[in-house]
Amino acid sequence: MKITKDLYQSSLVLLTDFYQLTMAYAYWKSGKGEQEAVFNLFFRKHPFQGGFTLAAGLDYVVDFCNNFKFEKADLEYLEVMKDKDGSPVFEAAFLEYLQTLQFTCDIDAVEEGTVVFPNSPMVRVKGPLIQCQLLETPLLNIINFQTLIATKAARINFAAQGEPVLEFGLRRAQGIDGALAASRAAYIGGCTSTSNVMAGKLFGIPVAGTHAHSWIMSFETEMEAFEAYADAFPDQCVFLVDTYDTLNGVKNAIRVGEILRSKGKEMVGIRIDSGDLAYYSTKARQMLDEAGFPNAKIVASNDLDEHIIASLKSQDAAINVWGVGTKLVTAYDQPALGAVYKLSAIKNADGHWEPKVKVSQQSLKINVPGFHNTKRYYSKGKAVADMIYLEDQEINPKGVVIIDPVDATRRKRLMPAFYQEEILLKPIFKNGKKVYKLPTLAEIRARAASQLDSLDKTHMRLVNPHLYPVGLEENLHHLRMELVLKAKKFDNGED
Ligand SMILES: Nc1ncnc2c1ncn2[C@@H]1O[C@H](COP(=O)(O)OP(=O)(O)OP(=O)(O)O)[C@@H](O)[C@H]1O
Ligand SMILES: O=P(O)(O)OC[C@H]1O[C@H](OP(=O)(O)OP(=O)(O)O)[C@H](O)[C@@H]1O
Ligand SMILES: O=C(O)c1cccnc1
Repeated sequence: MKITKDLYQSSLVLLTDFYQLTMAYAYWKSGKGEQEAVFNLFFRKHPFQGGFTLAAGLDYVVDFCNNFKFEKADLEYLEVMKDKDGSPVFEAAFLEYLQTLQFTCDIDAVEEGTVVFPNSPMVRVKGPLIQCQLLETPLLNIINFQTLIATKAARINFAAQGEPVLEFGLRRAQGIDGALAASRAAYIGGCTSTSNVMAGKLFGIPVAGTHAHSWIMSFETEMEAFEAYADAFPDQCVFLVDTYDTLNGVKNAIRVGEILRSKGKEMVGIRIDSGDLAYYSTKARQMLDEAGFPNAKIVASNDLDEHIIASLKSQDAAINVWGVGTKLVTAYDQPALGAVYKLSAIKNADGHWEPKVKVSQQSLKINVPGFHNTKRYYSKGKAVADMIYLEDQEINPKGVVIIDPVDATRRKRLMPAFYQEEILLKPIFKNGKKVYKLPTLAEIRARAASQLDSLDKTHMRLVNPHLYPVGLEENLHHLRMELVLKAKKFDNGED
């Protein structure tokens, strides 16, 4: 079995929840399969109790849709599926329908590397009900994970204050695909390199690393190990100094650094992987400086995350490079993003679009109805607010009111004419054909950096971030309220 990104370039239509297929069958049987609908993918709460989320995964979604096809082997598998009574789950005519099924949806999505906020659509799918439904699970699978890891990486990089963060996660990632997708997302979120060589090959991410304790332990002495490493990689020496005694390890690194220098080479630095990283890095810095190695870098690793990095910064730790694995690629403190995919409009038999809401006791869970998009307003390059609006709604440049989707008493008046605006959902597929030029990973990473730069730092702080204003345009707010009240009255039997 192929385990590379190639996997995504063959059909993955069966990578879905069984109920999507049973619904598809029931839609088909009831004659609703081709009825047009609009679905939106969005999340309700930032991960990590943070104030921002960084979108990632669209490239995979495009691959998935480009290859949306039921192959012979897929149909053969579905053909032999039996229900409890031993009869086929799907009738033959449905499987014939699936065989001829062509992807015809329109997809609009926020570009990878875009900063996104709760309730705002990240992906909008318009198309026949069956196709929209079959996209739900794979889209959520892809976007939820990569967005989560890109966000975690952005937080870690924010804490590192621009110093390089090397992603070391492969060995503790959630399986093979979890590792590859995490390396990709971590790079989008600002990491400078990965230790995952296959991610380097597949995505073009710079690959970097040092060496392990086993290297040191395989020699009689630490000195011999450092010298042998220096022989093999005279230009790339980062010595791991904490196998036996960290400060003695720094002394040995300095001795080998001097030998290298006598040969016209320069050691790159040292790595510390245990103990009090503030204490040892400061001591090591002093020793390296006094020995004439002020440019030698100090790499730190050992269960780091954004909070430990921020704490080490506050202790004036003399660390220049951060190696981060487990807590980054597993999103240790929040293992899932929780984005959802909800129907927001359906085309009636008379050709009219009917907006839809799913009513919930929790106002947080009531989706935004209709065919909507988001405008981001910028002032002097800084994002000031996002407005979710109905696409056919005229926006008055002289003034709009945006209303918090969860608490309608929170409102903000905006003068659109004063700002630069960006429409966040961009056309990706029209009628099943790709209309979007996929950016390179380097371009996505650059977009992420500039988007994060456009965000006020108060929204990025790790603890109790300031809430970025996102609101429904007034008319959309009223439509949503109207639909909720109508649905509730009906439920109460008052209608
Ligand atoms: N000065 C510091 N301030 C805050 N956290 C720190 C500091 N120094 C190290 N840490 C973190 O504290 C944790 C210490 O981990 P641990 O208990 O495994 O200690 P250790 O000395 O590294 O032990 P081991 O030798 O088993 O790796 C790690 O997450 C590490 O990143
Ligand atoms: O702590 P993380 O953020 O996950 O970063 C990766 C860790 O993996 C390695 O340790 P491991 O114990 O696997 O091997 P080593 O220490 O022998 O190199 C490395 O030394 C880091 O400590
Ligand atoms: O290259 C390294 O230093 C490295 C790679 C993977 C995990 N820990 C460290």
